[in-house]
Amino acid sequence: MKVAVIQLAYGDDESVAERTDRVVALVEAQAGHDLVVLPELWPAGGFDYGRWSERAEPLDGPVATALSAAARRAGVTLHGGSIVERGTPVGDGDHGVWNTSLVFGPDGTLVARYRKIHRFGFGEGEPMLMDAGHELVVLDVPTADGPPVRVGLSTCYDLRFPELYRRLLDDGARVLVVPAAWPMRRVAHWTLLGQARAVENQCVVVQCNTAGTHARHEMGGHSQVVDATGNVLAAAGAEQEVLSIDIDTAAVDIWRRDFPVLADRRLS
Ligand SMILES: O=C(O)CCC(=O)C(=O)O
Repeated sequence: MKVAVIQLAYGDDESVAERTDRVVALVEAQAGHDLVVLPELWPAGGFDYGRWSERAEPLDGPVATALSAAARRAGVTLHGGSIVERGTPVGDGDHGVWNTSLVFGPDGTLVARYRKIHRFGFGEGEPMLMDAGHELVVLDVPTADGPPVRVGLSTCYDLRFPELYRRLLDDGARVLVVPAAWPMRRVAHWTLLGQARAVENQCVVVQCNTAGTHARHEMGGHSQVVDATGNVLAAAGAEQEVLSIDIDTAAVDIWRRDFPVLADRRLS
């Protein structure tokens, strides 16, 4: 499965429309890949809490529409990172706002939507302004030269909660995708936890972080693709960069057969 990881850099002086045009051009340049991944909350700004409300949009809003068209023109499955989604509140006191990942198929159809389950901010930011998602999402991503690959979704802070990934594993995931706006000051946790999730679940982990500095937060970059044995197959630096890698998904099954640690699980 050919994967492109777009580690996008942005600051504060760019409109959402300008950033969307830039992202669309980057996505379209990845034609020939099976899966293209963008970072968390790139349209609204990962830490730009004060602008989230004005930048929130529904699932058929301008950013989603542009991403759908970009996926279709590039002929790729596009994991669009995430948007601040505005929808209908589910319960009393809910905001009707989520940190939502959208995945578009090569024909531009929305094939998956994942609302971030673990909200980051310790009482500020996400827990104050957004609702938590509740649904696990695993989908089959088509590939040009093999069978579809089962991919589990998660977002940024979710990476700290291993029980989520066990559930994705039990739903058949062989590849785990993690878009993020993870700060530089804790970037060592980002790379370490990505490798840990790969090793403990015997899955490939695809991590797409943000670069640049916005809302006074320096983003950590260091996106990476980790194989099911924990080896880092591709790693970005701190600046904007696109990783392109051909992942051998058959190697996941070979590793699980040769080192069948998952068969020894006793608690579930
Ligand atoms: O867990 C962390 O250190 C960062 C998480 C984060 O920035 C996020 O989920 O947006």
